Formats: sequence, structure tokens, C-alpha cells
Amino acid sequence: MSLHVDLETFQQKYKQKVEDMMIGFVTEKDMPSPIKESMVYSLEAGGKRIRPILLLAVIHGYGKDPQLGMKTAAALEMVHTYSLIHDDLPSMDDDDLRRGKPTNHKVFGEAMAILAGDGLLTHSFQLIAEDTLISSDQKIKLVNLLARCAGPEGMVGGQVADIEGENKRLTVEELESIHIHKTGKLLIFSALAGAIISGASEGELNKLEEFAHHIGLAFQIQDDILDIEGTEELIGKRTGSDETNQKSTYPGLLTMEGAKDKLRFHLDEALASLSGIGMETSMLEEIAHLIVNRNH
Ligand SMILES: CC(C)=CCC/C(C)=C/COP(=O)(O)OP(=O)(O)O
Ligand SMILES: C=C(C)CCOP(=O)(O)OP(=O)(O)O
Repeated sequence: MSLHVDLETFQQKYKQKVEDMMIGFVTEKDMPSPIKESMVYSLEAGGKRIRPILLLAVIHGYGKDPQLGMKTAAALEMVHTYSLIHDDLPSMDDDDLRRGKPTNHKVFGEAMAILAGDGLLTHSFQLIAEDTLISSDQKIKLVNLLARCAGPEGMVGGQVADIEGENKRLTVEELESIHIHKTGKLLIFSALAGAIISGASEGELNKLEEFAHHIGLAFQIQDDILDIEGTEELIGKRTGSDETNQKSTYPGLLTMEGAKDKLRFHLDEALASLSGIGMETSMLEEIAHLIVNRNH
């Protein structure tokens, strides 16, 4: 059986399934209506869903049924959505537009936005714990990895460093460390979770981690570039926000040309890290190109 499927066909099929899983999980639970509305508002707001698609593409690449990763993929996108709700708060980036819609706190108020983020984060672990398609051993590995990637050793820690770095001229190394934690760690979770669910070996996990490390850096460099060169209509969020918040960025530290060189470097490294891996990699290659060439 050929495992070659083009990314667009795969995305069309699984994006909707992930959205149905997240929204179904939240709507069927008993909770006060203001938090349910607030959580569903941000889950329904769209987004590229690149992290769950990567996770499911890894499972497909190993010749397994992506359905096995559906709950973990939905959990991962819930964590990402929580992080965006909190990132937009007045005490953080103070943004009023996200995914083309008013930010959560603009619609539901700051307290409800904080609680909706908290709700999505805790629900994500519940979703993995309730999965009946994967083993208990896999669930423990996934919960542990998600906590490490999303928590203070990972994404939360990166957000702390990002805030501490405001109004300072950082070195490229400092900026890279922020990006690895703030953005890279959830992409690393995406790839490794797919591998754990597929029963991949340690050696394969290491290669996939390397791949995700590089696409994570490329992802954030492109985000910084789009903050300058993108249009609000396409990216669905305000442009110029890094400058407003006095953040160091790759274009700021290296010039736009230098940032684009770095982007190409990380694409090449990501593709190189897939060589010799025992799986069909065509969709992962397409995802890497998509991250680098995206306009939103
Ligand atoms: C714990 C929290 C709140 C984590 C936030 C993580 C994150 C990747 C935010 C978006 O980064 P960004 O501000 O560079 O991107 P955007 O341009 O989308 O706001
Ligand atoms: C990590 C960053 C730069 C935050 C935005 O992530 P995405 O660009 O994946 O946002 P959505 O498509 O999910 O809205």
C-alpha cells in the first residue's frame, strides 16, 4: 500500500475531525455557560491546525491509522488555543484581533479569558486520559511529554523569557532560546506524540525531534517576518505587534535578508534530519515547506 497522500487532501479530511473532537468534548461537558461559550468561541475561531496535522501526518507516515491520534491531536490544539488566549491578554501582548476575530478577552472579559485558557489546558489532559484507542503506557508518556513541552520547562518558560526580553536588545542566541521554548516545544510534542502513538524507536524519536526543532524555529522566524510583511486580512491578527511590544525579532537583529537566510537554513536542516528515517516522509517535507512559505 502506498502511503503517499498529498498534504492538502489529508488536511481537508483531518482538520474538520480535530475541530469536531475539540468542540464535541467541550460542549458535552457540564460547566457554567459563560466558560463554555468562551472556550468554544476560541476553538471555533479557526486557525491553521498545523500542530494536530503534523501529529497525524507522523502516524500516517508510519502506516498507522491517524484516528489513533485524534484525541491527542485535539488535546494539543486545545493547549495551543489556550496559549493564544493568554498571549493576547492585556498583561501579555495586549492584542485585540486573533484568527480574524476579536480576541477572547475583548468578547468575554479578562477574567473569563483567563479561565477559558485554564479550562482548555486542563481539558487537554482529561482528553488524553480518556482515550480508549491507545495503551496506558502510551498515555503516561504523552501526558508527561505534553506537560514538559507546554509547561515552565517549555512553552510557558519561553513566554516568561519573551516577556523578560521586552525592551531589551537580545543576542541571536537568546532569541533562539525563546523561540525554541515558546514555539518549538509544542511542535516537538506534535512530532513525538505521533511517533509514540505509532510505536517508533528511540532513534526515530531523536530524528523527529531534530526535524521539529528546525521547523519550530522556522515557524517563529516566519511569524516575525509576517508581523512586518504580512497583511492583517491574511494573518488575522494585527501586524507590527512586535515593534509595539518592543520585542527582539530575527529581522530586527539580522535584517530581513538575514532572517530569510536563517529560515532557509532551518528548512534545509529539517529536511536533512528526515534522511534514513523508517517512515514515509513526503507529508512532513510538505509541512516544512508550508511553514516556510506560509502567508498566514
Ligand atoms: C503560556 C503562553 C501564554 C504561551 C504563548 C505561546 C505563544 C507561542 C504565543 C504566540 O507568540 P507570538 O506572540 O510571537 O505570536 P502572535 O504573533 O501569534 O501573537
Ligand atoms: C506560535 C505562534 C507564532 C503563534 C501562532 O500560531 P499559529 O500561526 O499556528 O496560529 P493559528 O494558525 O493556530 O491561529
